[in-house]
Amino acid sequence: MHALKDIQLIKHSSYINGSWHSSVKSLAVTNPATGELVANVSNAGIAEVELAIESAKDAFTMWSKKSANERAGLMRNWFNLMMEHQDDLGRILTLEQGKPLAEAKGEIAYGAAFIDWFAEEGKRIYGDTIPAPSNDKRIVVIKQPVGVVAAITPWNFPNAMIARKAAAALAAGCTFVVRPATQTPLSALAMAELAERAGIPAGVFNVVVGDDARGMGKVLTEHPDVAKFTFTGSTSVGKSLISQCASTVKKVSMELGGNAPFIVFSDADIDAAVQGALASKYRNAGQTCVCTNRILVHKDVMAQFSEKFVAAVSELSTGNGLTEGVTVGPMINKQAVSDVQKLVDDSVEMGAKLVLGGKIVQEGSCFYQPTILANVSNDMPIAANEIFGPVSPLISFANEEEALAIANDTEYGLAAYFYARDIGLIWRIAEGLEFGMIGINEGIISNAAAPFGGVKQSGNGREGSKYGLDDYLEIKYLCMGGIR
Ligand SMILES: NC(=O)C1=CN([C@@H]2O[C@H](COP(=O)(O)OP(=O)(O)OC[C@H]3O[C@@H](n4cnc5c(N)ncnc54)[C@H](OP(=O)(O)O)[C@@H]3O)[C@@H](O)[C@H]2O)C=CC1
Ligand SMILES: O=C(O)[C@H](O)CS(=O)(=O)O
Repeated sequence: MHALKDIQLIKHSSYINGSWHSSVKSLAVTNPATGELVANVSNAGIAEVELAIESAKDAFTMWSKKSANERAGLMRNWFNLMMEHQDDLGRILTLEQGKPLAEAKGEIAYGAAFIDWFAEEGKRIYGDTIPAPSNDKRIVVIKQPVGVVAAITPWNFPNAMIARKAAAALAAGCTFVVRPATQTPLSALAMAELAERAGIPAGVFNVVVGDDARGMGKVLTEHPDVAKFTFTGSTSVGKSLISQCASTVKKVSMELGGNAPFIVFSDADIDAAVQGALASKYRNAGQTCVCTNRILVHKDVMAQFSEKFVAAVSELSTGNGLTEGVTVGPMINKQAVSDVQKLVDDSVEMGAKLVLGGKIVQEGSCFYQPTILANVSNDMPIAANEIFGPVSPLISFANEEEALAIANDTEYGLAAYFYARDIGLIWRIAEGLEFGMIGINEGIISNAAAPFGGVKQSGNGREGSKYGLDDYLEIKYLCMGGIR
């Protein structure tokens, strides 16, 4: 920790109503690269969640009555502080989550970009006037903030997944309570420290840290004072949270699992496709919901693509994310490593061919070798499941109909990618893929200006872009009568 310029960014307790709340119990935050203790943090629970919701409710009138300009000014302060402290925030993130420092700093900039984007977007929450059916009436439509927003976020992007939600919520005039993943609370608490320094008033942005995910989640999804619930995480957990929200008919948005196909057509730029697959697959050690999960290659270019892709993956350097030059960090924990190992072993059993890697780097660690499997079929576990690890399954196809059929043969529909140059093929495939986001000759597609989200069992709603505000607003229809 001594490497931090501003040690005050390391906070050890939940941030509720503008104060730091210590609890008797504590939870240990450990570094997945070394297993070493990073920090002990107060282990809050249901009582703190209820207090945070009450605080957010109390702050809502004040916050929602501020002008969009006033809210934007405070959010701008927050953005500036996040960028000013990008190095420290990146280092904290790498220590608790493991991704290489360069990626972690990139995540800080990515998260801050949402604060920057929505600070401005909040000024453009327009309504409508609608010609009335009779001349004694006037119809006006206004948009108003939904109220208190509750969020549960994952460990794989412990800064950006919070920023992507909180920025839209605050810009809309909502107040916000987030319960971050147990394994990565420090990034969320550092965001709260900077929100306080930015002048964001007490009760507007609250972070409650605790390992009772189920109990805390029950309050966040069922409390009558929470107007909207937003979640990023696995589809299985998302489903149970959606059902918990039903009891109070909350607005819900879900960013869930994925199984992204990466399709290389015979007319693709193979070198570009190799670089795109490398970036999309091995970012965050493959632990992102939009990571390439299956690589479909036209049979005529499979040999050429495989040779170049194996060479590129062989160049990846696995190690501690704080070490200069490391490009693939550890996985989040040992369970994640064994889950991936099982997918690899079971698929090899079914006929997949191990071309590169395929095992843990060092017994007892969280490091898994960048891996490539060939001769994979879509029914094998490595293709049918979301891998969430640094493994590339290669699947061959003969024509565009077969490519689409394989790509769409999944309950997920978050991101898909393909490389091709024929404009007719590009449009047919882009329109035929059943996914919410499509990278065309591009492997990295996430940014604050674009609507992030999926279809099928990858979730609902969109985050980022002008569309990202809608989930935090209610439409109100005003009908004015008696006007002659
Ligand atoms: N769509 C997306 O953007 C993302 C999707 N994912 C998906 O999540 C999976 C891996 O991430 P992982 O963190 O394990 O996902 P989980 O869904 O297990 O966890 C996500 C968050 O939900 C919390 N949580 C878990 N169970 C419950 C529950 N019953 N009630 C309330 N909260 C709960 C977790 O808390 P705790 O940490 O304490 O367990 C964590 O904060 C992958 O399948 C991946 O697809 C992950 C990240 C992003
Ligand atoms: O949760 C995730 O995996 C992120 O949403 C991926 S991204 O937004 O950083 O692409």
